[in-house]
Amino acid sequence: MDLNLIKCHGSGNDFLLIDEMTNGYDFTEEERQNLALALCDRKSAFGADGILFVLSSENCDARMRVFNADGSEASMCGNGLRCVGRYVCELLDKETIVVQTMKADLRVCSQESIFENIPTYNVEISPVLFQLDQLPMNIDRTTLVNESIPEISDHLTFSALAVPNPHLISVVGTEHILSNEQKSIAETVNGPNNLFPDGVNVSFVHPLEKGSIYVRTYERGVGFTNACGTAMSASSLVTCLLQQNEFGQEIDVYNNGGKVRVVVNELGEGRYNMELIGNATYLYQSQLELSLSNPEQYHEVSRQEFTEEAMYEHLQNHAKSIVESKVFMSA
Ligand SMILES: N[C@@H](CCC[C@H](N)C(=O)O)C(=O)O
Repeated sequence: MDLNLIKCHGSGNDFLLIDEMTNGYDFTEEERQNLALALCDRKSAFGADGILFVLSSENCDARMRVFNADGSEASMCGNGLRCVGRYVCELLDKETIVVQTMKADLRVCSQESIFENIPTYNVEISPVLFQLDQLPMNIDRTTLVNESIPEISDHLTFSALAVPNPHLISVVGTEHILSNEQKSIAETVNGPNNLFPDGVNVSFVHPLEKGSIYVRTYERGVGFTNACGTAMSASSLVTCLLQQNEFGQEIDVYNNGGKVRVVVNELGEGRYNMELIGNATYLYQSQLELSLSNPEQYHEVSRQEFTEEAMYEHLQNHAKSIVESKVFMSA
């Protein structure tokens, strides 16, 4: 078959976007999983953190399904939703759309550029669930906010929440960002273990100043990525709960691929949602020939590069200088 895809990224969290809706594809679950394993492999000509499948939806403008590089399916992807949001907004010639995801229908709207002419989208991150059985996390309590977990660290504290994909977050000093601790904790809770039977995304967060944080995430099903949108949203919420940032105010979230903004909204009665605002950048579009029974043997027929990455590099350089001076050099 012929397969069309777009390589895109949100904060350097990179994806292959495959539109099943317009191209008339109708993959089986196994085919989606095998496409993720074959095409996300960094040793292949593509390589990505995941595949974003765009499907039609009965009640929304489109439906997004997200497959991690290891072939597992995730319930949500914040950076990916900005890319899918841009794709569907441009396809339907709309400024605001609603995208069906595994557990919620989420609003996406085009927004004023975050930095010098960069296509920018604001996506809703919701629902936010603190009940540990929603991650799931097996521990003898119902919620966990800034508490220790002696099984994985004798000195760090953690918060656990689902947005609705699962996140384990620790607010740390710069010395922890550069140590091997995050990798070792993330590998423990993403290997065979009793605490997180389905694995969990693990983020270390370092507050820079009021209204500004740095987040590094080891993603379930992928490993360290440049950025994780749901993790940056969940981390922003945790810093508001810890009174390091303010609800309702924009928080600059720096990451290894650039920067986004997050607004954490208090909805009352302990309920929250977040607005994740950042780039949706296209790198190239490609056409391949492959057999779905053997997708790793693909042949790339054509590739057209977009030119917008050059503009994104300005934001990336700005973010890099902040991260290097405030995180890496002060460690
Ligand atoms: N990169 C994503 C999250 C992708 C899914 C995650 N690895 C999971 O398994 O939950 C984001 O931007 O949110």
